[in-house]
Amino acid sequence: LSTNNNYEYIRKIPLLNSSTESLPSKVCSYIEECASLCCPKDIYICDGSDTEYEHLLNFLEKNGTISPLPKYENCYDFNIWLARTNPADVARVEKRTFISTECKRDTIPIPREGVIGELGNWISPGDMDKAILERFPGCMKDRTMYVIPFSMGPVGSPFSKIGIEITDSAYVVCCMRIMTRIGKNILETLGNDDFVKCLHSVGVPKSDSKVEINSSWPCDPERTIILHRPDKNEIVSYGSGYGGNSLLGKKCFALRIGSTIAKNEGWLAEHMLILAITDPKGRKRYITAAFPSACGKTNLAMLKPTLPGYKIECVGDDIAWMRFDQEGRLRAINPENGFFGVAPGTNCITNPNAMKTIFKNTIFTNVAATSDGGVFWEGMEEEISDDVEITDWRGKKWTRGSKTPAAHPNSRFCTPIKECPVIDPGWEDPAGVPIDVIIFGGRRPEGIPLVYQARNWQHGVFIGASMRSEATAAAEHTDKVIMHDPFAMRPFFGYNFGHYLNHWLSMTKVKNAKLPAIFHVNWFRKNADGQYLWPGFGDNSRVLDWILRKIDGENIAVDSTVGLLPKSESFNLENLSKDVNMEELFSLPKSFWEKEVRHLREYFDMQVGDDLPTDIREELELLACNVDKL
Ligand SMILES: O=C(O)CSc1cccnc1C(=O)O
Ligand SMILES: [Mn+2]
Repeated sequence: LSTNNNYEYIRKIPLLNSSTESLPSKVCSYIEECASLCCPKDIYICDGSDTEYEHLLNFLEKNGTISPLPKYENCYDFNIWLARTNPADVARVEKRTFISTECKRDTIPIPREGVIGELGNWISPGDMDKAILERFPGCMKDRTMYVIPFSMGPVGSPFSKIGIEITDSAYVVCCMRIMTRIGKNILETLGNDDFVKCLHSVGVPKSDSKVEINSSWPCDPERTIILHRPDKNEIVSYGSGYGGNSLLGKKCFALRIGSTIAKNEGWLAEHMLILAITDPKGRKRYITAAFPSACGKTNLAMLKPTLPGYKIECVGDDIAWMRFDQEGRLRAINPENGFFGVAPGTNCITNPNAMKTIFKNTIFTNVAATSDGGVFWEGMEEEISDDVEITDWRGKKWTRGSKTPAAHPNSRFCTPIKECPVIDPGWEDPAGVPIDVIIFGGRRPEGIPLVYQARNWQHGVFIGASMRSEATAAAEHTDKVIMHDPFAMRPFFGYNFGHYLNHWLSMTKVKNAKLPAIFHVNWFRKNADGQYLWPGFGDNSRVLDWILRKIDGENIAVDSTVGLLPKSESFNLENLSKDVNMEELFSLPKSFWEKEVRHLREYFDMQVGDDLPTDIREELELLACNVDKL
């Protein structure tokens, strides 16, 4: 991107609501670079005001991108909207997501000869520039260029980082207002400091594009590309208007660029929920948990415990930025300001608090609509009357029992965190909240016990590195293959996974570090008949109860092949909603674990190779040795 500081483009193009004099010079230069490349008809600097939001929603409604949902009282006052995308633009596109570094190995470990790398995609700086110049010149012709100053994290917190997203999508502005902190005050906080540069365009399809054009959701799926340049703190995204591809504060900034900043500055940017749990004695602790996409982070973050005397409050459901403070306590913030949660499967049983959160100030995307002016998705069958008619996410009439889903499996609600009835009072504490426990988990139907604890930090890092889970709809996958998803970060690493592991291992060297205890959970184990062995949902509070009692020193665990397992009878199963075969739930079948060790050894050898830290190799060999003794 050229730097043209006499702002000839900004002077030529109407700056609708600002002036170059009122903007920090680095912001002006960035706008100039982007305007000279994209050639918009005008430029609008977002201020985050309610008036602005109303104008943008009005614009989106007029061009058919969103429609109101009158079933919910005062839908206009409460700003509840339904957006439908082009069916070709419905999820993150991992194959088109790249990290650019001079040296390829800074981005990804070199996979073994002939093996397709699964730990991210590298692109050379030259090819990144070429990809930009093939797509962006003039792409914003006849469109407004929106400039979104935003903060990831509470404005002014020492944890927080500022970005500027430039986009031609009013939908992105509306969602970024919900998901991040946006507005002119961010520019005052920024001053003349550096910021993360985020350029986005929904693109303009070529004349020979095969994709059906939908004027209310412009996109260019055939040429979509999401590019990151960590050494310049730059993100460039083209062709998709949806979710993690376009709301650049989320996955692109808070995880991919965020993880590289965190490595350089000595902290951790992770794909984790943050929750507060208060036990019956009134002691409050904070827990983070990394589960792969669509594996229940939002459900756990807002859990309604079935165990009496417990309370769970939400700090965040998807991203945690964590650093050790002067006293050696690991403190975390949720850098986001909203939830962008999976709608299907959310109902008053699975997540009652989510259902109390999402019907105010929310933009739903690709859920189904009902004839009484509401929304519907798979899992809501008991929550709508039988006589309402349903229109599916594509805008077609949908009949109950249809083979195709009414709502897209990756359909989302986008809602301000402040709407959550169980939001933790400390969720915006600029110093972050103190973390006592880190949990890794996944969707594993076989062989993995309900919960076990790592013997120490290094063993915990190995457990995180070994995470596998059934694939979900969050990114193009549909079959139930068990995928490796280390730290639930596989699609979001900003740099070489082997270096990431070393960075985690290096936390033991932090002065006075009070390292949190690390656990692994699996709510999804099934018996031979395919039934879930554990009721899950509110009863997962029993697992958290065991974890807290364990870190409080109760003698309720016994070492095992995989780590510290609960002693029998140490779980609180009082009034459990169903009979549970605890023996099967915690069994460690030798054949399964021999296979698991083989998968891990193959994965580490083929995908990580020489970049695998020795400590992790040693943990794998210790596990293999223990499995042999089963
Ligand atoms: O970004 C999308 O299109 C869906 S993916 C997503 C959205 C919110 C939170 N997490 C994820 C994810 O894939 O982890
Ligand atoms: Mn996520």
